[in-house]
Amino acid sequence: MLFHVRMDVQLPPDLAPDARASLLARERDRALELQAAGSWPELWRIVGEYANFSIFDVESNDDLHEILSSLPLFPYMSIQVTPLARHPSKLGA
Ligand SMILES: O=C(O)CC1=CCC(=O)O1
Repeated sequence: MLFHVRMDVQLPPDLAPDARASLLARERDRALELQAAGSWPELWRIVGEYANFSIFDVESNDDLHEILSSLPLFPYMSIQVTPLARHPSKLGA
């Protein structure tokens, strides 16, 4: 199942620099792990925003929720999920 996900990051302004660096490093490691596993095939920065558009390829809604809530940045993100279906006019569909 494919999902389009928008993540908007809002870090606490008073987060200590060390804690911020550690949090972002853990988020990056988890993102790389999920990309390598094929669960997170697309990750794009939204120009001019601390936000991304992502595509997740997972087995179920529950799997997506588990993945998203496992992200170290999860407590600091607003997340919007849109389930995707194949479009009949897509070349090769
Ligand atoms: O920077 C972001 O948009 C949040 C994020 C997702 C994966 C990652 O490494 O950072």
